[in-house]
Amino acid sequence: MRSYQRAGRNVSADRPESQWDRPDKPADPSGNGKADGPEEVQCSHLLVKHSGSRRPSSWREENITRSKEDALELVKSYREQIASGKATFAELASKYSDCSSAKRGGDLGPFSRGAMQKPFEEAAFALKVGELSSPVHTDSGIHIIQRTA
Ligand SMILES: N=C(N)NCCC[C@H](NC(=O)[C@@H]1CCC/C1=C\[C@H](COP(=O)(O)O)NC(=O)[C@@H](N)Cc1ccccc1)C(N)=O
Repeated sequence: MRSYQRAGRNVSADRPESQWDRPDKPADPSGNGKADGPEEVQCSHLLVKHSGSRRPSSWREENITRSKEDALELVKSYREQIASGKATFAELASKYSDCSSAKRGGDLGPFSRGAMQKPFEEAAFALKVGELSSPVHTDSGIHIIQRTA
């Protein structure tokens, strides 16, 4: 078996040395597997639509006329109930969310970047697992987002 010297070590020709490229960025401490965040997240959301929503209608209400200000007050009160433990996210989302995901306690399933409207995506990918967002405004209305995975 032919062997040869390489950097002072004996390396046999039929067992090539493993290649190792020196990393060009620090290891990712958050455990998301990538230094620039996760590829995919799973979230639940509670959406409160208003008269300015791109589709002011939902399974709950045929014609949504509440003002944006009223929608924000509702979202804040739901967030407070969840944060204080008075209600669970799924309980409130299934009762009050103006999105069809209400039927699944608000669960949207896993999604990667590019699927959701930008403000929603940015907020979702900034959350740690279990964290609750502040109110997020999109063309659909006002959301509270909880990252679940
Ligand atoms: N899993 C995906 N890729 N589904 C497509 C998402 C499209 C995306 N949607 C949004 O960004 C917002 C944030 C979350 C929900 C949502 C809006 C609306 C409600 O607003 P409206 O459109 O009446 O204005 N709900 C939806 O889309 C639902 N299919 C979400 C859903 C429901 C049940 C199961 C899975 C996902 C967009 N690019 O518009």
